[in-house]
Formats: sequence, C-alpha cells, structure tokens
Amino acid sequence: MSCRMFVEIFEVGPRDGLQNEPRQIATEDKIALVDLLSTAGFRRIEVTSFVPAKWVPQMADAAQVMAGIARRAGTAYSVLTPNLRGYQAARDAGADEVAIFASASEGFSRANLNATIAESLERLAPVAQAARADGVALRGYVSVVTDCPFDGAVPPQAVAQVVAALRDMGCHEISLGDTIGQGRPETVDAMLSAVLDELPATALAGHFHDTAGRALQNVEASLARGLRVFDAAVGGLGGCPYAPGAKGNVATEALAAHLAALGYRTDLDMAVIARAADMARNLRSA
Ligand SMILES: CC(=O)SCCNC(=O)CCNC(=O)[C@H](O)C(C)(C)COP(=O)(O)OP(=O)(O)OC[C@H]1O[C@@H](n2cnc3c(N)ncnc32)[C@H](O)[C@@H]1OP(=O)(O)O
Ligand SMILES: CC(=O)CC(=O)O
Repeated sequence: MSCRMFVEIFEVGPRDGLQNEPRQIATEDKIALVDLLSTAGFRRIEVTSFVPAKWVPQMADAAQVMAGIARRAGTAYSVLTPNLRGYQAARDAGADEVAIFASASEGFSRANLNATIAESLERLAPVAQAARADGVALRGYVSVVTDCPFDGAVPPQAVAQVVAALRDMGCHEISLGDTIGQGRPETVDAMLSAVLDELPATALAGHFHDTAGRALQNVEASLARGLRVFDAAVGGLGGCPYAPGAKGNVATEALAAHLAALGYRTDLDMAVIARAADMARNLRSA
C-alpha cells in the first residue's frame, strides 16, 4: 500500500457526461459503460438521473440502466434526484446514494429547476427527509459556484448560503459545481474561503467543467484548500442542457494523471480508464 495521500475521483460520466448528448444512446451501451467503469476501482459512480424525460430526454431510461448494471462490491452507485418523485424511483431502483441539486444563482435555478433558489430548497427538503429515514446516503450539489451563464459572477456568500442549507438537510458531502467551466483559481479560492466557514473540506467535493481549460488548475486550488474528492467524466464527456456553452467535465484520465504527477494516489486502474474513455468517446460520436 502506497503512503501517498488518497484522492477520490467520483465518476460522473454516465450521468453528467451523457445527459447532454443529442443522440439517444442505447440503454445497453450505457450499462456497458457503467459495467466497465465498475472494474476500474471507483468508490462511487453516478449512474443516471431520475428527472422528467421532457427535461432531459437522454436520462429517460434511468430505471432500466439501474436494473441492468452489474454491481461490484466496494462501489456505490449514485443517482441524481430533483424531487420526491425522482427520489422514490431512485430508491426503488436500489440507488446507494442520491444527490439533490440546487443553484447558487437565481438565473440558473430558474433555467435548470424551474424554481427560485428558495422554492428549489423547499422542494428538496422532503427528499432529504425521506433519504435520511430510508438510510440512503445523501449527496448535495451546488451549481454555478463561480460564474452563471445568466447572472454573471456569483458572490461566494451566495454559494455558502446554499451549502449551509444543503448541510442542514443532512447531505454528507456537497459537490461544488463550476457548471460552465469559467472559474479561475482565484475565484475558486474566494468561493472556497466562504464555503469553508460552513463546512469542512472533508465534506466537500470539487466539480469542474473544462470549458476554458482551467479545470486542473481549479482542482489544484481546491487541493490547497484541503478538498480530496473531485468529480470527473471519462473522455471529458459532458455539459448541461440548461447551461448554454457548458462543455465537458474534467476528463477522468487527465485528472488521475495530474493527481499522480502531484503525488496523490487514486487507486484506479488506468488501463481500464483508458478503455472506458474510448468507449465514452465512441458513444458520443457513433
Ligand atoms: C448542472 C446539471 O447538470 S444539473 C442536471 C441537469 N438538469 C436537469 O436534470 C434538470 C433538472 N430539472 C428538473 O428535473 C425539473 O426542472 C424539475 C422536475 C425539478 C421541475 O420541473 P417542472 O416542469 O416544474 O416540474 P413539474 O412538477 O411541473 O413536472 C413536470 C412533468 O414532469 C413529471 N415529473 C416530475 N418529476 C418527475 C421525475 N422525477 N421523474 C419523471 N417525471 C417527473 C410531472 O409528472 C409532469 O408531467 P406532465 O407534464 O406529464 O404533467
Ligand atoms: C449537478 C451538476 O452536474 C453540477 C454542476 O455542473 O453544476
């Protein structure tokens, strides 16, 4: 066992990576991608989302994907849930972890969730309550933590307020999303400075899209603040249907290599990751 410090890469490719693909990807291809990723050694994989098909058509087969995957001991299978109906479907599908998501800006909240921030938090409260009652692990996301495609620069304090609300609902971890990939190490650092007043780094994750090519720099800024969990998507897949211009998540293979160069271990099988990245890219271009 290496004595290098461990950093978890939370694989979001099957959900965040694929959700924006215009061509409907076959359910069996999604299952094959998750099954391959399961052999790479991830502690957690975000498989799909239980959202209305009219909002995100690519995720319409969430229940079938969850039913079809071969679960591996040691990997938890996580899904995104926007409301109680989505949570109930996720629970019925046997999700190990559910993620609720809110926005730090009103403009993105309206576009992505059809609600104000306050309304969206009100809608998420019963989801959190149900997850706690059922003993299902609850993750939180805050989107647009530095820049919003509608409202511009996002004040760090606005992010901290939503983080505090999700913490109070019982999220064991909150992932901070640079949804449109416009964050810079300085803006990420300022945002983290405010957020860390509410939650320790051990309960935070970084979620950086690579639109402007700064995702790895933003990961480094977050490592310096103590974060040790980062979301990534094999092949750099991704984008958000409700964030104009948003590109893919930082690529899992690039992040793992970068972390290794910085002296961290991820315990992932890089040969499998390379195959999964190829598979993901082929799904996109097929
Ligand atoms: C940054 C990111 O990448 S975040 C992930 C990407 N973005 C998303 O997934 C979008 C998430 N947003 C949403 O899911 C939606 O905005 C919601 C559900 C939160 C709110 O949308 P609204 O249209 O206001 O919800 P509303 O409750 O009116 O339901 C709309 C329809 O969806 C159905 N519906 C609601 N929730 C769900 C669900 N979880 N699963 C399936 N269908 C659902 C309703 O029955 C209704 O159906 P109808 O039109 O046939 O009557
Ligand atoms: C929910 C997410 O996918 C996070 C983000 O990019 O805002």
